[in-house]
Amino acid sequence: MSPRFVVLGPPGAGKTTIGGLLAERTGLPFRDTDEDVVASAGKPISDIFTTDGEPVFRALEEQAVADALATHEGVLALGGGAVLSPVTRQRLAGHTVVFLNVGMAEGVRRTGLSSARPLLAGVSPRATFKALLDARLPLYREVATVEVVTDDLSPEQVVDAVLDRCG
Ligand SMILES: Nc1ncnc2c1ncn2[C@@H]1O[C@H](COP(=O)(O)OP(=O)(O)O)[C@@H](O)[C@H]1O
Ligand SMILES: O=C(O)C1=C[C@@H](OP(=O)(O)O)[C@@H](O)[C@H](O)C1
Ligand SMILES: [Mg+2]
Repeated sequence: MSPRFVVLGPPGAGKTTIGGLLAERTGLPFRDTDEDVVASAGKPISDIFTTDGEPVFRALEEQAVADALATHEGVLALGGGAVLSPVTRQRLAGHTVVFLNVGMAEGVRRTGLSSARPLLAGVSPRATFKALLDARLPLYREVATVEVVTDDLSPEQVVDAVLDRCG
């Protein structure tokens, strides 16, 4: 038992959006580990960061990813920082892992209107986004089996590209 597609990448890459569309197109169920974390903690992600701190969020996320990889058979979207966990990166080996990439300008544009991402809520979202990309790009690429650059693609075009590339 294993997800057909695991979708990862930076915030705003479209993991949640494309994951849902990909599930519709393929007739598979969709799951997003951010939602699993919210359900297990009983509060929004921004509250977990503020009240409990990022390490608590990361521990809940690591467990949510492990559970979903072991039990979910459809499309699985991860949170943007899930790959920071070495044990999660190990667990992703052998899966079909789709890395949705997005550059800083478009990533900031797509996430700019939301206050739901505590990591990008500070004074300089552009600098934060750049630092996040610099730190994480090698990690996304370490675990990905396919990379799709999404900056100039509509969500439907991203789904087409994923299905083309994953056969
Ligand atoms: N390819 C795309 N083109 C334009 N907007 C997009 C695209 N993919 C996602 N979006 C938009 O960007 C925002 C963030 O998308 P989301 O799926 O939540 O990203 P993630 O889960 O990777 O953080 C949403 O408003 C979504 O509609
Ligand atoms: O990049 C990150 O560290 C995070 C990304 C968010 O998910 P999305 O990538 O779906 O926005 C969410 O898991 C949390 O706010 C932390
Ligand atoms: Mg998401």
